[in-house]
Amino acid sequence: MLITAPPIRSRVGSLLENDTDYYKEQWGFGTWSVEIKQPQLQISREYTPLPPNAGSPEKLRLYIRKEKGGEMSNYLWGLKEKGKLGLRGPKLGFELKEGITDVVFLAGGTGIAPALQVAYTLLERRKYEMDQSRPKIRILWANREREELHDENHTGISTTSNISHKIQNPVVKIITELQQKHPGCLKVMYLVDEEGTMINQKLISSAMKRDEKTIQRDTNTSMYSKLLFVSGPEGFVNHFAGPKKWQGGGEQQGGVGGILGNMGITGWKVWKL
Ligand SMILES: Cc1cc2nc3c(=O)[nH]c(=O)nc-3n(C[C@H](O)[C@H](O)[C@H](O)COP(=O)(O)OP(=O)(O)OC[C@H]3O[C@@H](n4cnc5c(N)ncnc54)[C@H](O)[C@@H]3O)c2cc1C
Repeated sequence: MLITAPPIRSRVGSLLENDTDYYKEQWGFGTWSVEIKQPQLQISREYTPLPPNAGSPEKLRLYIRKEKGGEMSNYLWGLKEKGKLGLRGPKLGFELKEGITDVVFLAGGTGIAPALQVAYTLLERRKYEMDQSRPKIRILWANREREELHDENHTGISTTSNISHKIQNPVVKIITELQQKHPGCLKVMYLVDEEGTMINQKLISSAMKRDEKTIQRDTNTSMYSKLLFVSGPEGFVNHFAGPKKWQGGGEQQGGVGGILGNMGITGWKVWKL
C-alpha cells in the first residue's frame, strides 16, 4: 500500500510557501526514514519515504507492507483518506559520499524503498561532469508473491524493459521513470519466491560485474566507491549478509556472513539496512 502524507513541519518553523523541495537535505544525503506514531496506542514504527512525485516533492510517499498481526501496518492499512497519524523525523541513515561508481542492492519486499532512495539521490540529485561518471546501479528485488508486483503479464526473472505498462505498482512506476530518464544507469531484476526465482550467488556476481567504462573510470577508488546493500526483513538480511550485532546499547553492522560471506567479496563496502 502507498500512503501519501504532507510534509513534517519543524517544531519552530513552518513550510515556506514556495519551498516545495522540503526534504532537499535528506534527498541530497542518502537513505533516510520517518517515524509514524499511532495516535491512540502510543506505538511508533519507522518507514522509508519513496522518491517524491515530480509535481509535489513536499509530500511523503510511503510503501507499506501489511504484516499479519502487525499493529502499525494494519492500522495504516485501515486508515481512511485524510486519516490522521503522528510523524517524527526525518532520521538520516546511510550517507552516500561523492565518487560512487557502482551500487548493488539486494532488496526483499519493502526493502526496495531504500534502494529507490539511493537510485534517486545518485541519479536525480547529484551533478556529474560527464554522463559516463554516473554510477551503475543494479537492484535484485525479491518478493514473496507476484501479487506484490501487481504484474500478471509475465512470469520468471525479468527486467523492467519487458514489463507491461499495465502494471499499477507505484514502485515499478518510479523505477521505470528513473530508467527512462537515465538510460543504462539502473537495472532491476524482479524475482518471485512462489515462482521459484530467487536471488542467488550467480545473480549477485553478475550484478557486481563491471563493464569496460566502469573499470576505466575506477582509478580513484575509495572504500565507498562500490556499495553492496542488503535491505529487507531480518531473515533476508541474515541469509545474505549475516546478522547485525547489538553492541554498546545499539545495533551495529556485525561482520559480513551468509551468502556474501561465503562469496568472499573484496573491494565492495557491504551495508545491511
Ligand atoms: C529504518 C526502517 C525503515 C523501514 N521502512 C519500512 C517501509 O518503508 N515499509 C514497510 O512496510 N516497513 C518498513 N519498516 C518496518 C516497519 O518499521 C515495521 O517494523 C513494520 O511495518 C511492522 O510493524 P507492525 O507494527 O505492523 O508489526 P509489529 O506489531 O511490530 O509485528 C511485527 C511482526 O511480528 C509479529 N508479532 C508481533 N507480536 C508477536 C508475538 N507476540 N509473537 C509472535 N509474533 C509476533 C507480527 O505478526 C508481525 O509479523 C522499516 C523499519 C526500519 C527499522
